[in-house]
Amino acid sequence: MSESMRKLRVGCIQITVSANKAENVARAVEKIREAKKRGAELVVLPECFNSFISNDYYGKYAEPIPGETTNILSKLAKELEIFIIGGTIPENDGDKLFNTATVWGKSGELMGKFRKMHLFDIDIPNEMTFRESDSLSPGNELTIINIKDFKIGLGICYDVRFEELAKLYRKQGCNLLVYPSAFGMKTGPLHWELVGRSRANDNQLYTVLTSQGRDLNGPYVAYGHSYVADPWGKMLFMAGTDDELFIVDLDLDVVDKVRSNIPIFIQRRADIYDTVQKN
Ligand SMILES: NC(=O)CCC(=O)C(=O)O
Repeated sequence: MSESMRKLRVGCIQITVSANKAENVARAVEKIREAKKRGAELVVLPECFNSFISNDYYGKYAEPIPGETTNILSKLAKELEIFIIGGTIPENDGDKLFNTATVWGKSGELMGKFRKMHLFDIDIPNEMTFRESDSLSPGNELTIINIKDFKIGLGICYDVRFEELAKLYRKQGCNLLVYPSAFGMKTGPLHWELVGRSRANDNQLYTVLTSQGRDLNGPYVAYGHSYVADPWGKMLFMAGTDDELFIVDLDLDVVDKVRSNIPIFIQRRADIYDTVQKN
C-alpha cells in the first residue's frame, strides 16, 4: 500500500460571516486558494459559511444543491484539484430547509452531502435559547467519503454531541470525522474542546472541527477555536477566535497504533450493549 495514501494534509478554514452572501463566499474562496498554496489536499469550511446562523436568515439564504454557492465550490475544486468539504449552507429542497454539508472532488464532482441530523434546539433560560427546528428539518442519513485511505464520516456542529453517530461511523470503518461547526458562547467554553476530543478518543480516530470566526456584532456569536484532535484525543492544533487558516498533517499509522495499543473497539461487550443503525 502506498505510503502517501495514508497521509492527508488538511487545511482548516475559520471565517466570520456577514449579511453579504457573495462576500462570505469570496472570503471562503480566497482561503481555499491560500490553503492550496500551502499544500492542502483537503480543505474544510465552517458551518453556515455563506449565511448567518439564525432562523431569520436560513430561508432567505437557502439554495438548492447544486446551486449558486456550491457551483462555485465545484468549479474551484476542479480548478485547484483539491477536495473541498464545503462547510454547510442552508439548503432548500421542495418546501423544506436543511443545514447541509457538501463534499467536492478534484474533478468538481459532488462526492456526497450530509444534512445536519440533530438540530440545535437548546434552552438555557436567560442565557441561550435556540430552536433550529423552527425552520430546519433534520437529515436522516450518515455520509461517508473516501479520500485516499481516509474514510471520512460527516456530522455538523450539534451532531458532535451524539456519540452514537460517531460510533456508527467508527463501526463502518471511519478513521476521520469532520464536523463543520459554530458552537455558541454559552456552551463553547465548557464543551467545544471536550466533545471533539471525546469523539476522537472514544473512537480512536481524527476529529476536525472547523468553526465560524467570532463576530461580536453578528446575530449569532460563534466561539471560534477550530481544531483538530488526533486518535489519542490529543489536540494537534487549535485556532484563536479571528479568521484563520491552519494546516494539519494526518497519518493513519497513528490510528493503527492507538487501536492496537489500546484495543477498546474489539473489547466492547457487544453481547451486552451495542449501537445499531436503524435505517
Ligand atoms: N450550531 C450549532 O449546532 C451549535 C451547537 C452548540 O453550540 C452546542 O452547544 O452544541
